[in-house]
Amino acid sequence: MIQDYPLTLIGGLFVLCGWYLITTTTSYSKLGQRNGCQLPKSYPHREKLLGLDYLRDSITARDNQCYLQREQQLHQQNGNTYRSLFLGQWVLNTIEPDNLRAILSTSFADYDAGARRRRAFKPLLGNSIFQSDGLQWRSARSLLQKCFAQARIDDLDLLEPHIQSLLAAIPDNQKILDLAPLFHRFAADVATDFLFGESLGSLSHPDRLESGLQEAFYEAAAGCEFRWLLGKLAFLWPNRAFLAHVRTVHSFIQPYVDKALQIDHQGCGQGKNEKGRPDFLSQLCQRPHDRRSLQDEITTLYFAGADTVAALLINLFFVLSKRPDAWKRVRIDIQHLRGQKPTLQQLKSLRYVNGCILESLRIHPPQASNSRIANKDTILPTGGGPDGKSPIFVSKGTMVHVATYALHRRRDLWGDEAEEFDPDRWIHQKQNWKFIPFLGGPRNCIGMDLAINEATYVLIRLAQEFGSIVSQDPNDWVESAGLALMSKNGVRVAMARKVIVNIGSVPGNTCMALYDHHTDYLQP
Ligand code: HEM
Repeated sequence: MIQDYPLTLIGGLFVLCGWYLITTTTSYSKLGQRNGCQLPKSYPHREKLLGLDYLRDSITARDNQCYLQREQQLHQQNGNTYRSLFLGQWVLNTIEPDNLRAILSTSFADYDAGARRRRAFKPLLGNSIFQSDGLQWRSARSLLQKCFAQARIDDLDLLEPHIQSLLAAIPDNQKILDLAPLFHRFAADVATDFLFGESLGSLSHPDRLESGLQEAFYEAAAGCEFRWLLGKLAFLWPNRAFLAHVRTVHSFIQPYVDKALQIDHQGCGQGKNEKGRPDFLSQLCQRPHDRRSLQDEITTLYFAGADTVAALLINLFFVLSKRPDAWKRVRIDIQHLRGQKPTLQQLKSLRYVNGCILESLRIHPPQASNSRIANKDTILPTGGGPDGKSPIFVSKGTMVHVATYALHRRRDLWGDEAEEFDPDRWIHQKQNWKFIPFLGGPRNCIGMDLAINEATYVLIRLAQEFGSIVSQDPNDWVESAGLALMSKNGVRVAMARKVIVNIGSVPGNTCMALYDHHTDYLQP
């Protein structure tokens, strides 16, 4: 009996494998054949069993800060939809707008955020909304939606005090500075004010978000991204330093968790903070929670709300500092405001300014790639067969990877100047599934309007104040590896509050005048 045991085991395994093969092939033949599905192109792996060559090349590209360019090149070489092996499993890579509509909207229920993401981000974000699927996600989403509906997304007055602190932190004329840490502080101050009803105030008190803490935020997020890249192999990565950064981030979040628990203890349910304003902490308490789950949601909200907006501002100003023509157009666009704060309606009507924001989100999307996992056998409408136009069968458990950076730079969708920063393209451009900086469908970014209002307001107010912004970085934009994509080398610039204009010669004396920044827009 005992001797028969290994044989029984091996026999059982064979039966299981056979059953798996039969069921997957059958479901393919039924669903796939009925819909005329064909296989997409395959990546020409050198190592064909596990696809380790692909993983190794991805890690090298990441280390050399060209991961996104590699994704773009892979699509250029292998088509808009191709499959590649990841640890022996096929992954579908697609940047076809029709497929994106299916994944994110029309067949939304067929896809999850998935276990790979949960594993990778768990040390930092636990089981928050970003990590969850199914019923748990639905309940977190509806709660946050309620919070956003009641919060001050459209209230530009919330932003103005932080703008004043930002302006005060920028040194006077022409000194070289890096705007990146200032944008991080600005975004952190706004996010904490908006979400938790109390601003961090780091622009006026830089010690509250000093460089060590900023580094911890960056490294904790970059570590999660790397864990995602490694998938199930993540346990091989020595993660001591990473965990230390995560602990630093959590201790920063701690006071907000304590505040939430205090609100809860005092008997929340009003959904308002001590200033009588609705905020997230008091709203969050309205869901069953413990310390750990509050920490997960608050950490996620902070990362989602602060890091991404900082990234957008950093990327935008990196480009504008190298494009004096665009800066001038921005200033002309806002000229009629005469230096006054814009209303929300005015903010939304500034065509060139809005074009700048959308262009930045297009060429440097802060969330540069994304993925979903099929939770059942399903179909994607296009990408299969030799011409890449047939539907594709997607078996349950398959990961679909979307390289947003590559999608946003497709020449056939955006024209020959797809790589260029051209805000004017948005005058006629309609937003559709070829532009997904916030994804789309039921699980799109919940903070999209806040993020766009915030970045647009910063651009307007800085353009009202500064006659010029000139890059002091001779290099091109270099990608970073964090949760949000941003210029690795920051934004080194010189900014002039007033424009120096030569007003001609007075006998014996060449006069230069400093024009007031509210009236100088039309000067050369
Ligand atoms: C430029 C700024 C931003 C960008 C580019 C951005 C982008 C995104 C993207 C692409 C997703 C989908 C992630 C996925 O499911 O795979 C997302 C989700 C999310 N974003 Fe944003 N985001 C930004 C700002 C914000 C802000 C300001 C907040 C809140 C204050 C926020 C809160 C969230 C939350 C809570 C989710 C998870 C939604 C869910 O799973 O249902 N985001 N964001």
